[in-house]
Amino acid sequence: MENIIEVQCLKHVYPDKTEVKLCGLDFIVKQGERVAILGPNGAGKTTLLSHVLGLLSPVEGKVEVMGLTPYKNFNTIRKNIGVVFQNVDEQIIGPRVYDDIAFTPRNEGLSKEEVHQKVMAVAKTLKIEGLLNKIPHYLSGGQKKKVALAGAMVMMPKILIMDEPFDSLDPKSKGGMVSIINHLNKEHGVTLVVTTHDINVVPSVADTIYILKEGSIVLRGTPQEVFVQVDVLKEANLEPPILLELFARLKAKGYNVNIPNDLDEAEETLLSMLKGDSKIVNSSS
Ligand SMILES: Nc1ncnc2c1ncn2[C@@H]1O[C@H](COP(=O)(O)OP(=O)(O)OP(=O)(O)O)[C@@H](O)[C@H]1O
Repeated sequence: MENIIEVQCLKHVYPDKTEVKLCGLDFIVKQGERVAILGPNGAGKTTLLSHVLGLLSPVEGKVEVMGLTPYKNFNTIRKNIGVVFQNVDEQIIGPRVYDDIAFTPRNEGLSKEEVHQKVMAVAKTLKIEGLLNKIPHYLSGGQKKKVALAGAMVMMPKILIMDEPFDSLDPKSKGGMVSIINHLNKEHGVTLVVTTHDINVVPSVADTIYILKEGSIVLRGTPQEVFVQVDVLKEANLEPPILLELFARLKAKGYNVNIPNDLDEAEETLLSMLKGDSKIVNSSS
Protein backbone atom coordinates (compact mmCIF):
# COMPACT_ATOMS: atom_id res chain seq x y z
CA MET A 1 0.00 0.00 0.00
CA GLU A 2 1.13 3.49 -0.88
CA ASN A 3 2.05 6.04 1.81
CA ILE A 4 -0.54 8.82 1.72
CA ILE A 5 0.79 10.78 4.75
CA GLU A 6 4.43 11.03 5.88
CA VAL A 7 5.67 13.13 8.79
CA GLN A 8 9.30 13.08 9.96
CA CYS A 9 10.67 14.78 13.06
CA LEU A 10 8.29 17.72 13.08
CA LYS A 11 9.04 20.86 15.05
CA HIS A 12 6.46 23.60 15.45
CA VAL A 13 6.73 26.90 17.29
CA TYR A 14 3.49 28.70 18.13
CA PRO A 15 3.44 32.53 18.12
CA ASP A 16 3.74 32.59 21.93
CA LYS A 17 6.98 30.55 21.51
CA THR A 18 5.47 27.27 22.74
CA GLU A 19 7.56 24.60 21.04
CA VAL A 20 6.10 21.26 19.98
CA LYS A 21 8.51 18.61 18.75
CA LEU A 22 7.43 15.23 17.38
CA CYS A 23 10.50 13.16 16.67
CA GLY A 24 11.14 9.50 17.34
CA LEU A 25 9.26 7.26 14.93
CA ASP A 26 8.03 8.59 11.59
CA PHE A 27 4.28 9.08 11.29
CA ILE A 28 3.25 7.12 8.20
CA VAL A 29 -0.29 6.49 7.01
CA LYS A 30 -0.94 4.15 4.10
CA GLN A 31 -3.81 4.55 1.67
CA GLY A 32 -6.94 2.85 3.02
CA GLU A 33 -5.47 2.44 6.50
CA ARG A 34 -7.27 3.27 9.76
CA VAL A 35 -4.91 5.05 12.13
CA ALA A 36 -5.47 6.20 15.72
CA ILE A 37 -3.20 8.69 17.48
CA LEU A 38 -3.11 8.39 21.26
CA GLY A 39 -1.31 10.44 23.85
CA PRO A 40 -1.84 12.50 26.98
CA ASN A 41 -3.17 16.07 26.97
CA GLY A 42 -0.75 18.46 25.31
CA ALA A 43 1.29 15.69 23.62
CA GLY A 44 0.87 17.32 20.21
CA LYS A 45 -1.93 15.31 18.54
CA THR A 46 -3.89 18.34 17.30
CA THR A 47 -0.66 20.08 16.29
CA LEU A 48 0.28 17.04 14.18
CA LEU A 49 -3.14 17.00 12.50
CA SER A 50 -2.99 20.76 11.83
CA HIS A 51 0.29 20.23 9.95
CA VAL A 52 -1.20 17.39 7.90
CA LEU A 53 -4.09 19.72 7.02
CA GLY A 54 -1.73 22.51 5.99
CA LEU A 55 -3.06 24.87 8.67
CA LEU A 56 0.43 25.21 10.15
CA SER A 57 3.92 25.18 8.67
CA PRO A 58 6.81 23.44 10.43
CA VAL A 59 10.01 25.07 11.59
CA GLU A 60 11.82 21.77 11.03
CA GLY A 61 10.93 18.35 9.66
CA LYS A 62 9.03 16.90 6.73
CA VAL A 63 5.25 16.82 6.28
CA GLU A 64 3.90 15.29 3.07
CA VAL A 65 0.36 14.38 2.07
CA MET A 66 -0.04 12.59 -1.27
CA GLY A 67 3.53 13.65 -2.05
CA LEU A 68 2.71 17.35 -1.54
CA THR A 69 3.66 19.81 1.21
CA PRO A 70 0.29 20.63 2.76
CA TYR A 71 0.77 24.32 3.71
CA LYS A 72 2.16 25.08 0.23
CA ASN A 73 -0.64 23.20 -1.56
CA PHE A 74 -3.48 24.05 0.78
CA ASN A 75 -6.35 23.98 -1.75
CA THR A 76 -5.37 20.65 -3.33
CA ILE A 77 -4.81 19.07 0.06
CA ARG A 78 -8.10 20.28 1.48
CA LYS A 79 -9.99 18.92 -1.53
CA ASN A 80 -8.66 15.50 -0.59
CA ILE A 81 -9.06 15.64 3.18
CA GLY A 82 -12.32 15.83 5.09
CA VAL A 83 -11.93 17.00 8.66
CA VAL A 84 -14.04 16.94 11.80
CA PHE A 85 -12.51 19.21 14.42
CA GLN A 86 -12.67 18.62 18.16
CA ASN A 87 -14.98 21.59 18.61
CA VAL A 88 -17.58 21.01 15.90
CA ASP A 89 -19.42 24.26 16.76
CA GLU A 90 -16.58 26.13 15.05
CA GLN A 91 -17.05 24.31 11.76
CA ILE A 92 -20.84 24.22 11.39
CA ILE A 93 -21.69 27.47 9.65
CA GLY A 94 -24.87 26.99 7.58
CA PRO A 95 -28.19 28.43 8.80
CA ARG A 96 -29.81 25.01 8.31
CA VAL A 97 -28.16 21.59 8.38
CA TYR A 98 -28.85 21.19 4.64
CA ASP A 99 -27.00 24.44 3.81
CA ASP A 100 -24.12 23.50 6.02
CA ILE A 101 -23.59 20.16 4.26
CA ALA A 102 -24.16 21.85 0.87
CA PHE A 103 -21.47 24.49 1.55
CA THR A 104 -18.51 22.77 -0.16
CA PRO A 105 -20.34 21.38 -3.22
CA ARG A 106 -21.95 24.84 -3.78
CA ASN A 107 -18.53 26.44 -3.38
CA GLU A 108 -17.15 24.03 -5.99
CA GLY A 109 -19.75 25.37 -8.41
CA LEU A 110 -21.84 22.20 -8.71
CA SER A 111 -25.35 22.56 -10.12
CA LYS A 112 -28.35 22.71 -7.77
CA GLU A 113 -29.30 19.12 -8.68
CA GLU A 114 -25.76 17.82 -8.15
CA VAL A 115 -25.55 19.57 -4.78
CA HIS A 116 -28.91 18.09 -3.77
CA GLN A 117 -27.88 14.63 -4.86
CA LYS A 118 -24.63 14.82 -2.88
CA VAL A 119 -26.29 16.18 0.27
CA MET A 120 -29.01 13.50 0.18
CA ALA A 121 -26.50 10.71 -0.44
CA VAL A 122 -24.29 11.61 2.52
CA ALA A 123 -27.33 12.28 4.74
CA LYS A 124 -28.61 8.79 3.89
CA THR A 125 -25.24 7.17 4.65
CA LEU A 126 -25.08 8.93 8.03
CA LYS A 127 -28.83 8.47 8.69
CA ILE A 128 -29.44 12.18 9.30
CA GLU A 129 -32.12 12.86 6.65
CA GLY A 130 -34.44 13.90 9.50
CA LEU A 131 -32.07 16.68 10.58
CA LEU A 132 -31.66 18.45 7.23
CA ASN A 133 -34.16 21.22 8.00
CA LYS A 134 -32.95 21.87 11.53
CA ILE A 135 -31.02 24.87 12.81
CA PRO A 136 -27.56 23.47 13.70
CA HIS A 137 -27.31 25.50 16.91
CA TYR A 138 -30.16 23.50 18.47
CA LEU A 139 -28.79 20.04 17.70
CA SER A 140 -27.43 17.73 20.39
CA GLY A 141 -23.66 17.21 20.65
CA GLY A 142 -23.83 13.82 18.92
CA GLN A 143 -26.06 15.16 16.14
CA LYS A 144 -23.64 18.06 15.58
CA LYS A 145 -20.76 15.58 15.21
CA LYS A 146 -22.71 13.70 12.53
CA VAL A 147 -23.54 16.95 10.70
CA ALA A 148 -19.88 18.01 10.79
CA LEU A 149 -18.94 14.55 9.48
CA ALA A 150 -21.52 14.90 6.68
CA GLY A 151 -19.97 18.26 5.71
CA ALA A 152 -16.52 16.65 5.72
CA MET A 153 -17.62 13.66 3.64
CA VAL A 154 -20.03 15.23 1.16
CA MET A 155 -17.38 15.37 -1.60
CA MET A 156 -16.05 11.89 -0.62
CA PRO A 157 -12.44 12.91 0.07
CA LYS A 158 -9.61 10.35 0.10
CA ILE A 159 -8.70 11.01 3.74
CA LEU A 160 -10.89 11.65 6.78
CA ILE A 161 -9.29 13.26 9.82
CA MET A 162 -11.25 13.34 13.08
CA ASP A 163 -10.00 15.00 16.26
CA GLU A 164 -11.72 13.31 19.23
CA PRO A 165 -14.76 11.98 17.30
CA PHE A 166 -16.13 10.05 20.30
CA ASP A 167 -15.88 12.90 22.76
CA SER A 168 -19.20 13.51 24.56
CA LEU A 169 -21.05 10.72 22.69
CA ASP A 170 -23.27 8.32 24.64
CA PRO A 171 -22.56 4.58 24.16
CA LYS A 172 -25.19 4.16 21.41
CA SER A 173 -24.03 7.23 19.47
CA LYS A 174 -20.43 6.10 19.89
CA GLY A 175 -21.29 2.69 18.43
CA GLY A 176 -23.08 4.48 15.57
CA MET A 177 -20.04 6.66 14.91
CA VAL A 178 -17.74 3.61 14.90
CA SER A 179 -20.00 1.86 12.33
CA ILE A 180 -20.20 4.96 10.15
CA ILE A 181 -16.48 5.60 9.94
CA ASN A 182 -15.75 1.91 9.39
CA HIS A 183 -18.37 1.89 6.62
CA LEU A 184 -16.66 4.89 4.95
CA ASN A 185 -13.35 3.04 5.14
CA LYS A 186 -14.61 -0.34 3.93
CA GLU A 187 -17.11 0.70 1.28
CA HIS A 188 -15.51 3.92 0.01
CA GLY A 189 -11.82 3.24 0.71
CA VAL A 190 -11.48 6.36 2.87
CA THR A 191 -8.21 6.55 4.83
CA LEU A 192 -8.96 7.34 8.48
CA VAL A 193 -6.88 9.26 11.00
CA VAL A 194 -8.45 9.78 14.43
CA THR A 195 -7.23 11.08 17.74
CA THR A 196 -8.99 9.85 20.84
CA HIS A 197 -8.71 9.45 24.60
CA ASP A 198 -11.34 6.71 24.41
CA ILE A 199 -8.96 3.80 24.50
CA ASN A 200 -11.58 1.04 24.63
CA VAL A 201 -12.95 2.03 21.24
CA VAL A 202 -9.54 1.98 19.52
CA PRO A 203 -9.35 -1.74 18.58
CA SER A 204 -12.61 -1.36 16.63
CA VAL A 205 -11.53 1.70 14.62
CA ALA A 206 -7.80 1.33 14.05
CA ASP A 207 -5.45 -0.98 12.17
CA THR A 208 -2.46 1.01 13.38
CA ILE A 209 -1.90 3.02 16.55
CA TYR A 210 0.67 5.73 17.21
CA ILE A 211 1.52 6.69 20.79
CA LEU A 212 2.75 10.24 21.42
CA LYS A 213 4.57 11.20 24.57
CA GLU A 214 6.40 14.40 25.52
CA GLY A 215 7.47 15.49 22.06
CA SER A 216 8.07 12.06 20.70
CA ILE A 217 6.29 9.34 18.73
CA VAL A 218 7.23 6.42 20.96
CA LEU A 219 5.25 3.48 19.68
CA ARG A 220 3.59 2.26 16.48
CA GLY A 221 1.80 -1.02 15.88
CA THR A 222 -1.48 -2.87 15.67
CA PRO A 223 -3.78 -2.66 18.72
CA GLN A 224 -2.65 -6.17 19.68
CA GLU A 225 1.02 -5.16 19.50
CA VAL A 226 0.66 -1.80 21.22
CA PHE A 227 -1.76 -2.58 24.01
CA VAL A 228 0.32 -5.40 25.48
CA GLN A 229 3.17 -2.92 26.10
CA VAL A 230 1.60 -1.88 29.36
CA ASP A 231 4.74 -0.17 30.75
CA VAL A 232 5.21 2.12 27.72
CA LEU A 233 1.51 2.98 27.81
CA LYS A 234 1.59 3.83 31.50
CA GLU A 235 4.67 6.03 30.96
CA ALA A 236 2.61 7.88 28.33
CA ASN A 237 -0.20 8.23 30.89
CA LEU A 238 -2.43 5.77 29.00
CA GLU A 239 -4.29 2.72 30.27
CA PRO A 240 -4.65 -0.24 27.89
CA PRO A 241 -8.22 -1.40 27.15
CA ILE A 242 -9.32 -3.67 30.00
CA LEU A 243 -10.11 -6.58 27.68
CA LEU A 244 -6.68 -6.50 26.04
CA GLU A 245 -4.90 -6.11 29.38
CA LEU A 246 -6.74 -9.18 30.72
CA PHE A 247 -5.61 -11.28 27.74
CA ALA A 248 -2.06 -9.89 27.93
CA ARG A 249 -1.95 -11.02 31.58
CA LEU A 250 -3.23 -14.50 30.66
CA LYS A 251 -0.55 -14.69 27.95
CA ALA A 252 2.13 -13.57 30.42
CA LYS A 253 1.00 -16.37 32.74
CA GLY A 254 1.71 -18.87 29.99
CA TYR A 255 -1.77 -19.34 28.48
CA ASN A 256 -1.61 -19.76 24.72
CA VAL A 257 -4.30 -17.17 23.92
CA ASN A 258 -4.45 -14.65 21.08
CA ILE A 259 -5.08 -11.02 22.01
CA PRO A 260 -8.70 -10.48 20.84
CA ASN A 261 -9.79 -7.75 18.44
CA ASP A 262 -13.19 -7.37 20.04
CA LEU A 263 -15.62 -8.72 22.60
CA ASP A 264 -16.83 -11.51 20.29
CA GLU A 265 -13.32 -12.89 19.83
CA ALA A 266 -12.67 -12.63 23.58
CA GLU A 267 -15.90 -14.52 24.32
CA GLU A 268 -15.00 -17.24 21.87
CA THR A 269 -11.54 -17.71 23.42
CA LEU A 270 -12.85 -17.73 26.99
CA LEU A 271 -15.59 -20.23 26.10
CA SER A 272 -12.96 -22.51 24.55
CA MET A 273 -10.90 -22.21 27.74
CA LEU A 274 -13.91 -23.03 29.90
CA LYS A 275 -14.68 -26.04 27.71
CA GLY A 276 -11.07 -27.18 28.28
CA ASP A 277 -9.92 -26.76 24.69
CA SER A 278 -6.53 -28.49 24.57
CA LYS A 279 -4.98 -25.71 22.43
CA ILE A 280 -5.31 -23.18 25.25
CA VAL A 281 -2.98 -24.36 27.96
CA ASN A 282 -1.02 -22.78 30.72
CA SER A 283 2.47 -23.78 29.64
CA SER A 284 3.81 -23.13 33.17
CA SER A 285 1.34 -25.60 34.75
N1 LIG B 1 -2.42 28.09 19.36
C1 LIG B 1 -1.53 27.73 20.27
N2 LIG B 1 -0.71 28.65 20.84
C2 LIG B 1 0.21 28.29 21.77
N3 LIG B 1 0.39 27.02 22.20
C3 LIG B 1 -0.40 26.08 21.67
C4 LIG B 1 -1.40 26.36 20.70
N4 LIG B 1 -2.05 25.21 20.37
C5 LIG B 1 -1.46 24.24 21.10
N5 LIG B 1 -0.48 24.75 21.89
C6 LIG B 1 0.39 24.01 22.80
O1 LIG B 1 1.05 22.97 22.07
C7 LIG B 1 1.14 21.78 22.85
C8 LIG B 1 0.47 20.62 22.12
O2 LIG B 1 -0.92 20.91 22.06
P1 LIG B 1 -1.93 19.99 21.23
O3 LIG B 1 -3.26 20.71 21.23
O4 LIG B 1 -1.34 19.65 19.93
O5 LIG B 1 -1.99 18.69 22.16
P2 LIG B 1 -3.01 17.46 22.13
O6 LIG B 1 -2.18 16.23 22.20
O7 LIG B 1 -3.95 17.59 20.97
O8 LIG B 1 -3.77 17.67 23.52
P3 LIG B 1 -5.28 17.27 23.99
O9 LIG B 1 -5.30 15.79 24.19
O10 LIG B 1 -5.39 18.00 25.27
O11 LIG B 1 -6.25 17.75 22.94
C9 LIG B 1 0.52 22.12 24.20
O12 LIG B 1 1.55 22.47 25.09
C10 LIG B 1 -0.36 23.32 23.91
O13 LIG B 1 -0.48 24.16 25.05
